[in-house]
Amino acid sequence: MRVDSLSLRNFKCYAEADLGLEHGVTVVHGVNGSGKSTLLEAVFFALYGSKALDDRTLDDVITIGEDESEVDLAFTHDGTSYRIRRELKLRGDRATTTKCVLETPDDTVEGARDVRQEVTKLLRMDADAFVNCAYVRQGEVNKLIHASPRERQDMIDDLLQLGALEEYRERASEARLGVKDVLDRQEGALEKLREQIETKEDKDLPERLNALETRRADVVAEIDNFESQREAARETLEDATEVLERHEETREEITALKGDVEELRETISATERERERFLETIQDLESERESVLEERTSLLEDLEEPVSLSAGGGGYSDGVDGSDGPNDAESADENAPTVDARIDTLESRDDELRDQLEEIRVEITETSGEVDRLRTRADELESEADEKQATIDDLAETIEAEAETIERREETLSDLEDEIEAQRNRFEDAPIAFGDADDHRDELATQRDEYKSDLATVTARIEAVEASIEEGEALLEEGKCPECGQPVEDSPHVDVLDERREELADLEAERDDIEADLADAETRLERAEELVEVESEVAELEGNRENVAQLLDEKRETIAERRERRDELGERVEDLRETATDKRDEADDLEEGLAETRERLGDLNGERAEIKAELETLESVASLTDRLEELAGDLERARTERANKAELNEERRTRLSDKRERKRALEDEFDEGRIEDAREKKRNAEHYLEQVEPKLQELEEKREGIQNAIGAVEQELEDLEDLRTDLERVEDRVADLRSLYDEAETLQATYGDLRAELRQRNVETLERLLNETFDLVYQNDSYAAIDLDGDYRLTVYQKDGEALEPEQLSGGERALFNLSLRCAIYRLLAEGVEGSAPMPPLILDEPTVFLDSGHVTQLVSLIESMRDLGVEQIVVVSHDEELVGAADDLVRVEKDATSNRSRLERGEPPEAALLASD
Ligand SMILES: Nc1ncnc2c1ncn2[C@@H]1O[C@H](COP(=O)(O)OP(=O)(O)OP(=O)(O)O)[C@@H](O)[C@H]1O
Ligand SMILES: [Zn+2]
Repeated sequence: MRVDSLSLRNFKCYAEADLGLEHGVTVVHGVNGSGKSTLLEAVFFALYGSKALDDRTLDDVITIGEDESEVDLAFTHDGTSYRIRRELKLRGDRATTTKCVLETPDDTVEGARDVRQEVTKLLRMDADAFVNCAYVRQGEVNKLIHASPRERQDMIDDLLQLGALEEYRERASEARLGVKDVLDRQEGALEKLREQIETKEDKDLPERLNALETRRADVVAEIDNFESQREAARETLEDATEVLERHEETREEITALKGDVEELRETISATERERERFLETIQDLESERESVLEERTSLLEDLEEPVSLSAGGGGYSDGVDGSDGPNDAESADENAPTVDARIDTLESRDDELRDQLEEIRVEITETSGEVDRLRTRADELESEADEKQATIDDLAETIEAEAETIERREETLSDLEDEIEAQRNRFEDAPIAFGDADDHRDELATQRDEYKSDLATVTARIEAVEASIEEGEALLEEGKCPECGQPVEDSPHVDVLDERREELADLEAERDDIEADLADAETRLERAEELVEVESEVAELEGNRENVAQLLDEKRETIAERRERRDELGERVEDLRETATDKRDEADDLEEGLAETRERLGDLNGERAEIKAELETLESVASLTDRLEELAGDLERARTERANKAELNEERRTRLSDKRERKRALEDEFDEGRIEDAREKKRNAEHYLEQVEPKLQELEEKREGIQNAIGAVEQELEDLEDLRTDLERVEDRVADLRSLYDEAETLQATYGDLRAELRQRNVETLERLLNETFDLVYQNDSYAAIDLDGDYRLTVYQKDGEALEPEQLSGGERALFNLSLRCAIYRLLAEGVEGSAPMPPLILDEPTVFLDSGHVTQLVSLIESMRDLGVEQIVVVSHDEELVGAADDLVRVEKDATSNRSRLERGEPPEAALLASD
């Protein structure tokens, strides 16, 4: 097998790296800490996953600060290409494998476990075997030698596939011991069973059973005997008891008969006494009937109307002793009504009278109610008439007062007419007619205003002309023209002053005229104002007159209405008084009728009182008649009762004589001798029964004891049988177990022998190969040979025959020795234990640490010889120049100081270049 390429991403110090590997020897070199070992570890990890990490964990693999990592390894094995890819992811602070795939030309294996199993199968090595054989890790160069013989045995056995045999041998041994354990226990059980059987056989069980059965038969016979005797005693007892009981019964009956006789005699005499009392009662009842009859006869005599005692009354006419004959005196009138019929007649008459009385009473109540109503109505009518009369009187007063008011108003009206006339007369000498005063006054006022304005105009003109005259005069005095102010000489304007004086005089005249007209207009205006006032006064007066006239009309109307109303009320008063009188008359008439009605009421009450008295008498008669009937019944009953009692006594007397006879017969039959004999027999039987009972119980217990003993012996016999069956079973089992034990022992021995044999064969080859290899790498005269015994104990022999433990070799020697051993194993594997084994690349991490330069040379030759032996690929991490020089291929590892990430470089190392130039 060889690695073709390795790709890393975020694997420890590698951010990204791709490494292709060739056949032959590849040396990886670089300074400390640059990431060389990490490359080898990555190959190991790619193959075996977490098993390659020893006690580190997956998260150690992921580059610090990253959260996922990837390894991709391609390799060729037996001419076939394989590829393993693993991806890790950090989740929280734990990393897990998220992808693990092994691709083979015709299959894809997935999952860390399955991939590892597949790799182990392909390489025929698990992770442990890989580091023991193919991968010499840094510092583990002496691993095989430093291991204890036992560990070494295991390691090498595993490598040579002998481990499984040892495992099988151990399993066989375990099985053998397990079987032995069970066998021991079963043999113990067997021993115990034999002892138990022997103990039981010593007891003579069947003989004991026979003796017990004989004893049981004896006891049972005895019990039967006693039981039949007990039965006989019981019968005797029963017979005697019966005789005695019978005797007792006869005596009791005689006693009972005595009692009965006594009782009957007493009953008979008591009944005779009762009959005596009945006779007395009968006599009392007859005397009462006598007196009741007498009383009824006297009542019937008091009645005015005669009555007959009905047929039912005949009840009292019979008599047992014939002393009472029928009494016809009371029922002489055959046609008279019976008492009950008479009572009915009287009662129905009384009902009639009561109804009539009720009617009369209602009539009286109604009539006196009507009288009261009529009188009340008359009172009401009269008081209404009085009220109306008072209203009439009030109205008369009001009418009088209103008539006076009307008179006063009429006077006022004529005064107003006079005044209006006087005012209108003032227009007689006026320039205008009544009604035009307002217009006239307005006209005059306008005229006056015109005069006033004319006057103002003229006055203004006068003032202007006067001023110009004054100015002109002043100019003239200075000698200037009064008109234009030029010098006066020859001025055409000198005359103008005079013209102006003339004009002033005209204006003044005109003003005087206007002033006269204005004065006249003022006078006329004053008069016109007066007339306007008169007109308005007349209007006011006429208004007053109208109001008064209207009021007057209203008053007159009102007074007429009142008078009408007064007259109406007068008539109404008269009507009311008349009606009241009528009502009172009617009431008086009704009252007269009432007196008569009351008289009739008295008559009817009288008649009812008579009826009541007669009814009372008749009812007494009836109740006496009833009493007579009752008495007759009582008499009948008492007589019957007395007769019955006589009959009863007759019967009792018969019974009495019967009982006396029976008693005598029983007394005759009494026999004392027989009784005494029975008593004797009874005592004897009782005595026997008393004694036989405990005896029987004792025998019963004895029989039970024997029975139990028989049961126990039988049980023991059964147990013995069971034990014998058990013994047979256990004996069979022990025999089986013994043969099983022998088989396991044989198997164990076989595996041990097989392993020893195989190991011996391997050891011989291994010893030869080791000697060859060691000779090759360590041609030293002082060592003659290496001895490897069956337990892989190594002994080195010096030329002088002295034996050395490998630990006693020098450090470098030990390293070479160890590498030789590994190479020897490698060759053994290559040559094949069971056919050709795969040859993984030999991977060495810093193998030269303990070696001096001479020995490095030997290592180089060892490596070369391995290559010659057919190891396809050797990868060595080293900074040893000699090794570098021996490399077919160089990989340089460098670490970037700033990013702290490793980088790979191929080609000649500077050192090699330097060496070359040397
Ligand atoms: N998970 C990780 N992430 C980043 N860097 C890591 C991680 N694990 C280890 N390293 C670093 O990787 C570097 C390389 O270590 P490695 O053992 O491969 O060096 P080396 O070249 O073999 O050195 P030496 O010559 O001393 O044996 C170390 O400096 C280490 O700190
Ligand atoms: Zn002039």
